[in-house]
Amino acid sequence: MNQGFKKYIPFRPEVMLTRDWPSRVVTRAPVWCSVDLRDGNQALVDPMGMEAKLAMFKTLVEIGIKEIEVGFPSSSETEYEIIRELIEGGHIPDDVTIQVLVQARPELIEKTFEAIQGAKNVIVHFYNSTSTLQRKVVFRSDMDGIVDIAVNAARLIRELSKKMEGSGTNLRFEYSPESFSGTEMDNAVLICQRVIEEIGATPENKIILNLPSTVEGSMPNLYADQLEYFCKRLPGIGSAVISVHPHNDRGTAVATAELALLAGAERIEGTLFGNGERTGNVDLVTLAMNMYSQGIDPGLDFSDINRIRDVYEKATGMRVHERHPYVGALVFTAFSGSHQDAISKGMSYMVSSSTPFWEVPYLPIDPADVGRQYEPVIRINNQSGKGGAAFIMQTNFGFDLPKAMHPEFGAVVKTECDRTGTELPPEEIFRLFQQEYIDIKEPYSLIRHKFQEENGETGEPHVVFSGTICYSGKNFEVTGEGNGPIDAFFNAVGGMRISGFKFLSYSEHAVSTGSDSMAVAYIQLLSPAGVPVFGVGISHNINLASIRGVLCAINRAVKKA
Ligand SMILES: CC(=O)SCCNC(=O)CCNC(=O)[C@H](O)C(C)(C)COP(=O)(O)OP(=O)(O)OC[C@H]1O[C@@H](n2cnc3c(N)ncnc32)[C@H](O)[C@@H]1OP(=O)(O)O
Ligand SMILES: CC(C)C(=O)C(=O)O
Ligand SMILES: [Mg+2]
Repeated sequence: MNQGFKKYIPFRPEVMLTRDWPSRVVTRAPVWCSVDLRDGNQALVDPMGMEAKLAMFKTLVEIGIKEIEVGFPSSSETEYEIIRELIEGGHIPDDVTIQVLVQARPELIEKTFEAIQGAKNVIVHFYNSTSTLQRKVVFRSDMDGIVDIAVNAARLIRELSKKMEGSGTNLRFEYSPESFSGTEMDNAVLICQRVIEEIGATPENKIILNLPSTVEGSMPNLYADQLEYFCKRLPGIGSAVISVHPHNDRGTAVATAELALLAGAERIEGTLFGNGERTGNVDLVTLAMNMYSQGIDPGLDFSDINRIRDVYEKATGMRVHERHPYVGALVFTAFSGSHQDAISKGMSYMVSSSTPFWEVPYLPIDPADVGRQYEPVIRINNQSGKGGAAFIMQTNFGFDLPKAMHPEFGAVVKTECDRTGTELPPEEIFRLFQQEYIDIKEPYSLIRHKFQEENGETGEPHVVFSGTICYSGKNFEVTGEGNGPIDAFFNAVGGMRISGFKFLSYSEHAVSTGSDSMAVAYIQLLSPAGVPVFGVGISHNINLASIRGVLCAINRAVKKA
């Protein structure tokens, strides 16, 4: 047995006697901040260049994100130049604030202030790590030393911003005690309190305190406990906006962010589709759409999610997974029979009931809300049921198969799925339908036909059928009369060894084939052996469609006998 787990130190929860967050609910959207161009960018194999960053920035603005961390200007000339282009090139709308990140180091802070000259709205975001582990192995310092790093940076930032007064730049500040979730909460409170004082934050001019789970190291409820503990104990909390910045190391960043909103967070930093260091930052798309699906306006526009995904994939070189919530190629698709059945019934219910709500099983949101209405919701493989094949025939080709026919055609499709072992695309489903019902011309086929309709003495309809039927290569002239075309046809062919069939059901509808419109008839007969069997006939003429349907059913019954 692998004993490797013994080397890991378990997370030590904050001691909480009472907690308020579990009984709260989320009722409104937080302030969203995108860190795609910084945290997302720093995690890429090839960081974004000018073109990619500008394209992503434009898309983030179009989505409606008002605070965008555009980079780490002191990190490289590339980063610096991109930020200058954003400012000088007029790419930043007046209601959007750019955010720039910097370590709590004087030379880097100075360079950062150079980079932001001329911008209208800027958040200068500075950070230093405060965790027990980083104090020990990276900074080799006690807590006082770590507090000094943050306080000195805050002092310099205040001085440099004083010099910018009157320049037209609206400056705000953000401080992150990086690795907050790995820090003793009393130490996190202490350092943030000192930063608030040093930077001179007030309730009118708040500082953003961003509390990252830089490396996600606990269950989301324990992070929520930390946050509530911090908020309840921080003197001067009225001078701060509480922000969170969850990473996804345990795969629970979304839950962490959601519980953080309950515990006091007002702002969330994350990225599109969760790109970012290691397993990524919290995914803003999932968070926003989770709110949307609870009837809360997230204030972000993801109505054209495919376009946003395309911009993202091109800019980052990353791929969005097929199962990614709300976005992945397969998330609005069902292969399995019971899901297809329920979705198809839910779709019908939406039309027949006119409900103002979205009430479709297995689809948490209406795919149309993210611009996904045109893709197939139902796809067919050997996990699919009869309803799925019927749904494809209806939605893709306009054939409304009678319910009693679903098991029969479903079995044809299932056999083919088992044979190929692969998904069957809609064209293949239609080819099977054609092969099974339309192309079957043996042993009986209709060579020539004529109907004469007249009213009988008492006014009831009277139809005479006459025609030529080919049976196994030999032609037979037949005539028959009846009270309708099917009846007359039955009587005409009654002598041709096809007596013994009983008529069970009939339905028909129009189907458009390109610009043309045809009639399609579904005929169900009971064979002499007592087996119900369907036939399908198509023609411009409904009478001809019906008798083609009868012959199809007979031919199929003979073939199966
Ligand atoms: C959790 C996060 O995502 S934080 C953001 C991380 N992002 C990045 O690092 C991307 C951009 N970074 C860079 O380009 C470079 O790291 C630079 C330009 C910022 C700094 O480069 P350099 O000084 O050459 O190297 P490096 O990053 O290794 O610096 C490490 C030094 O900074 C110190 N340091 C690291 N972070 C901080 C901080 N936030 N505040 C103060 N000092 C810090 C380290 O303790 C170390 O000090 P030492 O030299 O005394 O041992
Ligand atoms: C710089 C900070 C906010 C960060 O990215 C993190 O802690 O993950
Ligand atoms: Mg981060």
